[in-house]
Amino acid sequence: MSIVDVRQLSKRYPARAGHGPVLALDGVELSVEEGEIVCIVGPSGCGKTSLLNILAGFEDATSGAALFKGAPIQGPSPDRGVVFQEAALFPWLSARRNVEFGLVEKRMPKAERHSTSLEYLRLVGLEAAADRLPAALSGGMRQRVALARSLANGATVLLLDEPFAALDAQTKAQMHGELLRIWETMRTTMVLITHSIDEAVALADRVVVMAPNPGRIVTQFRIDLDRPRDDTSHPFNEYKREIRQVINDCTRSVAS
Ligand SMILES: Nc1ncnc2c1ncn2[C@@H]1O[C@H](COP(=O)(O)OP(=O)(O)OP(=O)(O)O)[C@@H](O)[C@H]1O
Repeated sequence: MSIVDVRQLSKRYPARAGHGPVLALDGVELSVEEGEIVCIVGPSGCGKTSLLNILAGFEDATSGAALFKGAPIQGPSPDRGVVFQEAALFPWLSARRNVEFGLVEKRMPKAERHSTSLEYLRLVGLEAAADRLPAALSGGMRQRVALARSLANGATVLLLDEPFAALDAQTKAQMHGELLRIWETMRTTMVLITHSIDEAVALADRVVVMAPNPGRIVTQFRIDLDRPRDDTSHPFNEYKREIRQVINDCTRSVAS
């Protein structure tokens, strides 16, 4: 069953100083199944962030529909947790209090809040760091706190905007393992934007390729590989090659 549905979605930004209007999304159609990991790739400016922002409820579409569980998305909701490239944590609050923040707003009783935040910090392997401030955590640990916070707040879909782009290669690989471990436990639906074809093939059930001018979906690849995936294997590299080819073709046609 699909949990996110995008129907004939378009987004037009009005002209700004020195720029004409931009058709950032044009007739985008996408359904995401419950429990599916969908990675969105494509060259800069193809509308990836615009699409994610509409799913997050941060921006409105110009036309078409974005549905969550069949209902129009009308603003942000804890059901749809968003994780950015830099974990947007409150620097003055400990990891645990960051995770608890939304639970305080929901008026969850203190003892339950405490056990819920620890449960999710345990899920991301950070129980021992619960009392540390964000400044005392590594970039990867901060991203894990951000994931724990979204999940503790009841996210049934995670919208991840280049969540690992700022991390070094080794931490990034660790985070891929971590994300898949969380997914195996929770089966949370994920829509993840990335510039990395490697990352997309490592994580996704389905890779959606977008192209710019106007922003649109050009093709999709179902990644039919068991997990954990071996990034040195022939089929893994075949997927990478095919996806890169599509992206190169659209970049060339835009340039010409
Ligand atoms: N607020 C805005 N006002 C005007 N134009 C915008 C705005 N936000 C995005 N755009 C334009 O819309 C198009 C799509 O942008 P978007 O950020 O969604 O693409 P992207 O694929 O996420 O790019 P990148 O990979 O560089 O982050 C681009 O041409 C961009 O300049």
